[in-house]
Amino acid sequence: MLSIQNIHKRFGDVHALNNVSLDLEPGLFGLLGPNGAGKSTLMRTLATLQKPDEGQIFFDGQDIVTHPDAIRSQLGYLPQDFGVYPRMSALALLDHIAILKGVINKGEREDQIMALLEKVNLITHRTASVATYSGGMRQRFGVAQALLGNPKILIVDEPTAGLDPFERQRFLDLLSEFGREKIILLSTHIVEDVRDLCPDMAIMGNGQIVVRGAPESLIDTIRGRVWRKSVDRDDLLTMKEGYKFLSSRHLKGGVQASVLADASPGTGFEQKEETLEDAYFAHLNGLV
Ligand SMILES: Nc1ncnc2c1ncn2[C@@H]1O[C@H](COP(=O)(O)OP(=O)(O)OP(=O)(O)O)[C@@H](O)[C@H]1O
Repeated sequence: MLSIQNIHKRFGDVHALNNVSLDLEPGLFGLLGPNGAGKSTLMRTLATLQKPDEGQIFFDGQDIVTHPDAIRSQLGYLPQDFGVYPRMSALALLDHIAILKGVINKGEREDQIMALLEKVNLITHRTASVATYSGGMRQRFGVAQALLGNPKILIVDEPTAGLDPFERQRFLDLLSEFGREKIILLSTHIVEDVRDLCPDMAIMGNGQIVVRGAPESLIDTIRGRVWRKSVDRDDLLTMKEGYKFLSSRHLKGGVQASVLADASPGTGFEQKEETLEDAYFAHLNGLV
């Protein structure tokens, strides 16, 4: 349904998107990558806010680079920095956005807005100014505005950053509810968000898709090969140089380092259960 083919985007010397190709079907798709990987650039390009320098994007067979209108009416976008709100009530703001999205009929608009406010659990706060909402409420409002007009594609860029665990879960539940019928592209650097929610995912680094697959299949690529050891802080550099280093975690004054190896890498190492986070570092650092 959404086919991204060999797209490139450069900002001066920065190759923000370097030959990115992805085919997406309805369902939740997780895009995982560190800061600067190119996730937001990809999202903005899909949202037709900027054009790629090269490459094509097709939605239902139509080229959206040359015909952005083909996707705009089918697209809901919650950008990373959806943070400036006028002092308007949620109701008034949604009404305004719905008109901009072409939901002209007043009755239809009211029905959609009330149904969405119900879904995102803001119905009792609908007359309050959105500027007074908490972070979690704002993100849920963001989903409601993105879903106005019933788009077939929903793009959400790092939506859970800054949310407390309860609000984060509530937000993710909301996304998974819509994932059955829409293409939902969720960009994040929070590994658990993808692991818990997305049947399909990709890891992005340096403007490229490093690997794509189901979370479980990515974990399979490192199964039985993750080892950990408690080390002194000072030994960390040696670990990083001498092993296929995955990550380190500070624990009660010490450091626990994880490495990738086919067999025990030496004394003091114990095998640990592999996680999506381990797979993420293994692929991102070119260890598999
Ligand atoms: N408008 C721009 N002008 C110049 N450089 C840009 C612009 N937009 C993005 N970049 C650069 O492109 C690269 C990719 O940035 P992008 O924001 O897409 O990464 P990201 O994966 O979304 O990271 P983050 O999680 O920090 O948002 C970075 O090096 C960034 O500095």
